[in-house]
Amino acid sequence: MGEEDVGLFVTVEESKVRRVAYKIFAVSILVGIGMIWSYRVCNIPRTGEAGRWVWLGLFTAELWFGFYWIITQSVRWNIVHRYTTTFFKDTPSLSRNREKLPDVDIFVCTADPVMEPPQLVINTVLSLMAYDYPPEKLTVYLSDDGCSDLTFYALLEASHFSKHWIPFCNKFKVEPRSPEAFFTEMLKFNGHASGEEWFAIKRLYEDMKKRVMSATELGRVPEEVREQHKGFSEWNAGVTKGDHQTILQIVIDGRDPNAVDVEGASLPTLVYLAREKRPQYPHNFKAGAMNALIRVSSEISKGEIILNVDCDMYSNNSETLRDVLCFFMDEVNGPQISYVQFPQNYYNVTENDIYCNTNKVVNQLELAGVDGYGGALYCGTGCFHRREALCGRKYSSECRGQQNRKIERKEERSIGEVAEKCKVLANCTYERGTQWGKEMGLMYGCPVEDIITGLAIQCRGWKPIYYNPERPGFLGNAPTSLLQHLVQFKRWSEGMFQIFLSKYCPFLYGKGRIKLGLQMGYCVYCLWAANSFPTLYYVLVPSLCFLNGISMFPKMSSIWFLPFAYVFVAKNVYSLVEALRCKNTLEEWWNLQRMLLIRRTTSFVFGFVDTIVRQLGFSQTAFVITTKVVDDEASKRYKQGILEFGASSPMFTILATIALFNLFALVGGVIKMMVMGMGVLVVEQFSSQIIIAGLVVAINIPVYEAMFIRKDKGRMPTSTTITSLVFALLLCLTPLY
Ligand SMILES: O=c1ccn([C@@H]2O[C@H](COP(=O)(O)OP(=O)(O)O[C@H]3O[C@H](CO)[C@@H](O)[C@H](O)[C@H]3O)[C@@H](O)[C@H]2O)c(=O)[nH]1
Ligand SMILES: [Mn+2]
Repeated sequence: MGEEDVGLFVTVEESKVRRVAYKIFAVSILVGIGMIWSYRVCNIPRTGEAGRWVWLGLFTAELWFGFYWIITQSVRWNIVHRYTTTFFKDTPSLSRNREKLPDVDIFVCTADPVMEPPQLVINTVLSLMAYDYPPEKLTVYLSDDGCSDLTFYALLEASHFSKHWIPFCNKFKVEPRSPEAFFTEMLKFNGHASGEEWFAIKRLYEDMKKRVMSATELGRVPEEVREQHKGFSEWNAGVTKGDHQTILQIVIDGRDPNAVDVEGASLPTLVYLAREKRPQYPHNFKAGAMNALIRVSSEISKGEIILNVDCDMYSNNSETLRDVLCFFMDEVNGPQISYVQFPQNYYNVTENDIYCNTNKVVNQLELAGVDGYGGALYCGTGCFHRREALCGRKYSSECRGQQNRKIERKEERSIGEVAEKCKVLANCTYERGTQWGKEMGLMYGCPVEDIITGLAIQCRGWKPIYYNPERPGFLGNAPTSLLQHLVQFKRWSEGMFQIFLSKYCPFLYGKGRIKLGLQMGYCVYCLWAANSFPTLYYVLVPSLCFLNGISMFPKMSSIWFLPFAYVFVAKNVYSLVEALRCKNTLEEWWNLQRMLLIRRTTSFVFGFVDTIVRQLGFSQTAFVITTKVVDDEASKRYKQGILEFGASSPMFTILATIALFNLFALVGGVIKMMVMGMGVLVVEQFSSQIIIAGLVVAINIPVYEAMFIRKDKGRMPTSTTITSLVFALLLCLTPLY
């Protein structure tokens, strides 16, 4: 148990025995790494000897891996778990403290009606509107960077449907409160009594869905609908995604006595915002959208707590909001908490999670390990913020007294009037000459605006919390094709590496501001991209050497073989045990090893190179949105756990080349040995290289299938296969020095 934890939440550390055992184990690996390094130093081939440069390269890679391994230790030494009390859930204490409950603003971001279908967006919105929380204290904002009347239309539909949906949820204690998710789960389990009311609400939902979907398919809002709501007049000719005025519409004004649900209870306020965009002004992607929302909401509702979710992340637990208040309202530790981050979980992961979208070890252990050093990574979605921390305020003990104090609203004006006035806050000129994007709000110029903002907040003295409750608070949509997945990881690795190279490098910026363990914890992710080239080297060069008959590792009978074997086996066995402990299956672990290799040799390579290019000033930051739609066949393959290639991409060429080359090297090397009549002695000499090539081949079996066996649309494009074959053959001919 933690020391000073009396209050609304508790912090539980891992057992002492486990921690000590882990430290001993870690030290043993460190010794192994040290021995590997000394072997490399002591046995460098002399000038002129074959493989001297190759050897030095391998040594560099091993130096890097050793160093990176040390960095990753930080997230394993100090794992803590957080648990809340039921304070705000118990009905009596809740009703006693209702007055104290803060106003909460919820920000949902969407950016493209095609990649992020309005139907998906409104399900998220509905799940959030239906939080079990006093509606007069809740405001939901939808930021639409796509500036689409289709999304606006869908939101209007959702606002009508919410009048039925929210009372239904409250009456039957529905979970989850995204209607789509709820009805799908109901079908799966078929447990719920399907009463009359159930059918009625389902019919209403299906009708709405049909209308929204058909408008989306049509690509425009039906004329008769347009006439019914004056809001559509904003979308006159000339309005395009990248060039339009601010559109701000109060879809539901919670303070309006007429805005009630079918039972007569009041509704949460619902706001649509498409901030102004002009081609000559950079819009700063999601960070820009969030900052516009922060300003606009500060006029309209000024919630003290801000929840931020992506449009595909619905609330999976209606109690989450009251639950996290235990952190913010805790008398002792609460005032210093800037944000509470939930892990990213997904509703569409399949049985063996072929792309390893949910990394259970990261969610359950690593991020909890970061939390052990008094920090949490802000991941851009599923995160509750304290408004003032997000707005750039430094934490100081004086803050304490001023928090949790009701902010008076100017009640005499209606929200509609306020909204009209505050449109300027979302204009593109508003931020000129201000601290927005620097000291205030989310930071600009980084593809992982979330991580860098979180780091900056922490460096201002706040102590965020990582919270991973039993029932996931949010569920999102994970990429379902390999390319999407790799593009996403490219953006992340690039963004984080960029942080590392900037003045916000955790080791520099964090020095004296956050603990060393936390600086290292950030760097585990910031240095993802830096793993790319060492990994590429390791999966290519030893195999190439094998093909050329150059030995790069100690003989099996040599004493120096031991540290290599120990580090390799111990590290992998440990990661397997860890995965199993986090309820992964063996197959999931194997899939993860494949994805780690693929990410490192594709996404991270491009992330690395692009960061360097950007650093030299040749390019600008971009944000490639992950699409949330799949066609039926691809979705079937995804469900069957088949890797989806289909398109051609340089990433696939690299991946296929590595797979083919190792196969050639393995087969070629073995044949060469047989032809030359070399026996066991030589095998012993090359055992490590054979193992490396063999493992790369084994892990790439699905890639060979995609190239040579599969016939479906998701197979490797023939052109990619041919290019990769050529590259792999060329690699076989590469001379070594
Ligand atoms: O110009 C933009 C681009 C994106 N978005 C929104 O940003 C969110 C995340 O985009 P997505 O394409 O789903 O990217 P992911 O890789 O899934 O996003 C993860 O990584 C991002 C940082 O790279 C974070 O911002 C996200 O919160 C986090 O979920 C979505 O809701 C988008 O609508 C905008 O609002 N405006
Ligand atoms: Mn996403």
